[in-house]
Amino acid sequence: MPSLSEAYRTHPVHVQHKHPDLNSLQELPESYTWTHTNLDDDHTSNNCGESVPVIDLNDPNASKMIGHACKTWGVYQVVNHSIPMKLLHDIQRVGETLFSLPSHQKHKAARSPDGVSGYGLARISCFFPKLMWSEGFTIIGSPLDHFRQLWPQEYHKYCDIVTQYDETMKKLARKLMWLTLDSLGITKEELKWFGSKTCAALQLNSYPTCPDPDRAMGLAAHTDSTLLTILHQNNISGLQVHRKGAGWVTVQPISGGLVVNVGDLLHILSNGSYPSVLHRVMVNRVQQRLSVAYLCGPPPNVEICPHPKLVGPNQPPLYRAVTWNEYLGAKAKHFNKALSTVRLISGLFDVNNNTEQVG
Ligand SMILES: O=C(O)CCC(=O)C(=O)O
Ligand SMILES: [Fe+2]
Repeated sequence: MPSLSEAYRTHPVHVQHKHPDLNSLQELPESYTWTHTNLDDDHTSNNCGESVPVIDLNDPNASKMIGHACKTWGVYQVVNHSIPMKLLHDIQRVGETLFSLPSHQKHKAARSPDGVSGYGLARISCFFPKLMWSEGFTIIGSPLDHFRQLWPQEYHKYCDIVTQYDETMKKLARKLMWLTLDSLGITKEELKWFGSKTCAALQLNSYPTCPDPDRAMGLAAHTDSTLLTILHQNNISGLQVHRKGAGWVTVQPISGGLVVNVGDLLHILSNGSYPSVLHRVMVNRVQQRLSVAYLCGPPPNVEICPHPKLVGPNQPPLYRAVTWNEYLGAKAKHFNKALSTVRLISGLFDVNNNTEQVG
């Protein structure tokens, strides 16, 4: 069975790796002036007071609330998730320290052209004519080799934090996944592979202060190719999710809160009833924003399909079975149209956050 890194390596995307040191620029270079689409400019939002649901994991109704949030938003924030605040601070500190290293040092840990782990621009950059105002560091498996390049003396300290974060997030991802499945009426016995193993990547993101934020884009609108993504953001806002009728809604950081996104594979597993959320990141002039995304998926070769319990005479399966490995290939080729490439029945679903309607 291929590992997650092999699965990514099989489907390379060609991202320009050399880019200027964003912290040193006084003006927005032409290569960063974002070309806005109709979707980017959907400003229906912000005054209608809608906000992403916040769910207390200690609430006895957590599963129901998660189900409702997944169905109506494809995203929620979770509190009382039992991840220690210290660990959240520690991982944030790893990001702060890493991204504040001199450019030449960070490039020592750059992603290789066909690799996915390491420092570089967002993988989705290759789908856009302009660059995004952000830098990232992806970790799959051990970050040891890269961290040794970055911090020849202290790499152990940073590796330990990543390992601890990874293990702790794995438990939370499992808990959230069970609650989500429960909300769909699926029991542990009915999704055997999930009990055994999941695969994950860790993505550190930095959005430096920007001299002309209105004309720049931190991270372009996308959905995640995961089952679930659990995101820790520092206290600087910038993440927005798209909701039909409301447009772009900012996910306000709450202390200790974690953002949970429905990814494309959960969208498929739920037969379209839990839509993967379209999201993006805006930048600002004043404060650097940092985020740490735990990208959780199935083992790369397990087939994901609409769960049989969610399929019946009146509910045909909307998607064919697909492995994460194969889906990453579709994403690398078709980006935001990847879901429609595995769709069986044409419908009114679009990437802008609707539940499915068969048409
Ligand atoms: O920085 C954020 O808030 C979002 C990051 C994200 O969407 C991703 O890494 O896939
Ligand atoms: Fe994302």
